[in-house]
Amino acid sequence: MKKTIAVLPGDGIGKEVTKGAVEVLKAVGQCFNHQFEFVYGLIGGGAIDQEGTPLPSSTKQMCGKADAVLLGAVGGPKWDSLPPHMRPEKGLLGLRKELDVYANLRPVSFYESLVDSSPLKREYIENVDFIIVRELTGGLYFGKPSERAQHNGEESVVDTLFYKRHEMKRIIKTAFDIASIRNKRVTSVDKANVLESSRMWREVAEEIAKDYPDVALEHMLVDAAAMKLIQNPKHFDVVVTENMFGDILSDEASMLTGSLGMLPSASLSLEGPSLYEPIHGSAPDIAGTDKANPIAAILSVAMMLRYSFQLEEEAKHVEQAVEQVLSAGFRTADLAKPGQSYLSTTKMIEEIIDTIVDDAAISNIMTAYS
Ligand SMILES: NC(=O)C1=CN([C@@H]2O[C@H](COP(=O)(O)OP(=O)(O)OC[C@H]3O[C@@H](n4cnc5c(N)ncnc54)[C@H](O)[C@@H]3O)[C@@H](O)[C@H]2O)C=CC1
Ligand SMILES: CC(C)CC(=O)C(=O)O
Ligand SMILES: [Mg+2]
Repeated sequence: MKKTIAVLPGDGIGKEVTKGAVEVLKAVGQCFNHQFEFVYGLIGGGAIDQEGTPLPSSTKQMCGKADAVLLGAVGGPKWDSLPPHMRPEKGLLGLRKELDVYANLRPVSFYESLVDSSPLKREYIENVDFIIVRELTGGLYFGKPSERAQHNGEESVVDTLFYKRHEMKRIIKTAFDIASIRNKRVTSVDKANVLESSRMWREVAEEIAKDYPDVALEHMLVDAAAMKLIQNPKHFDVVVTENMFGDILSDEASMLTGSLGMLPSASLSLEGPSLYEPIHGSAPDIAGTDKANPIAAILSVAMMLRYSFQLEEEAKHVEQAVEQVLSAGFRTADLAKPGQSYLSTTKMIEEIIDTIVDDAAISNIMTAYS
């Protein structure tokens, strides 16, 4: 199989973890005889520095033509005081819109070997397994107006939460489709006691639910959902929600696994290339120290193999290699307990790749003799 992957490392630790994710894809390509070709582009702060814009048109074109897009993260203090349209984050939001990747899937899984890395007790997190389906191309992050103005002589500001009905329908339908092949429960998270947009969201969810008689739908207010994620995370199977609510809840949920550096994501569109990225940001506090956890980026590559290339066996291979390395006791700094030794980003990437290569060799031998 031959595939072209557009790689946008971005800023800060985005560069460090993306390097690992690309190396993993190269190893998978070699072990399983696939041709992955990589083309590189600028986005975010680096693009502002070199091209004067956070999303150069060359990047958009390159991504549009690729079979899948891999992104690290954007942003950093260097660009924080730029005007809104010039911020690195605008580049990422613009790319998501350009590719129309409305369905952001953020799976939250339990790792037995990381039980001590989570701030929560074992009985709360054991066997947690749910997925957040976050609307990614509408809502509060895209509504207009979004600006400051003078109102009766006083500085004022507005952000707009805007959705068309079809945008709600398609993301909620995606959640139901996913629930149909999981545990058949959808939790739709909103703020319907206050927001009109949430009341429409509920209406749409009820409508879609009629087409899925074997999937149970519940509604939950976002503040209660934030609490329930800690009190009883096992309650959840598929969580579907608006862009900003999903952004916030998924960072919270990452702590159930032990670290923000553990959660991957896939952003899918109805057609065209999908976008794969860890859920974390550019982590300026640790950028350049070789301390970042590359696992979220590497697991994002597993999602790419599964969803964009239909390479389920290869995807599982990568996921199993991550589990094996963690079970063997290897940790990055974010996962280590106080006083426990840990690996650098570079060494963690090496461990995972060695495991992928060794496991593939064993499975090839077994196939040859079976
Ligand atoms: N998808 C993206 O490109 C995102 C970009 N950002 C941007 O990133 C910049 C920093 O934002 P923050 O609020 O600090 O969020 P962040 O996600 O970059 O970091 C939050 C905390 O988690 C830690 N962390 C994050 N990823 C980690 C990893 N892989 N391994 C170990 N520790 C990790 C960081 O060191 C930091 O202490 C901002 O400019 C923000 O806009 C934030 C979130 C997502
Ligand atoms: C630019 C931000 C919306 C990125 C972010 O925090 C995310 O997608 O999780
Ligand atoms: Mg976020």
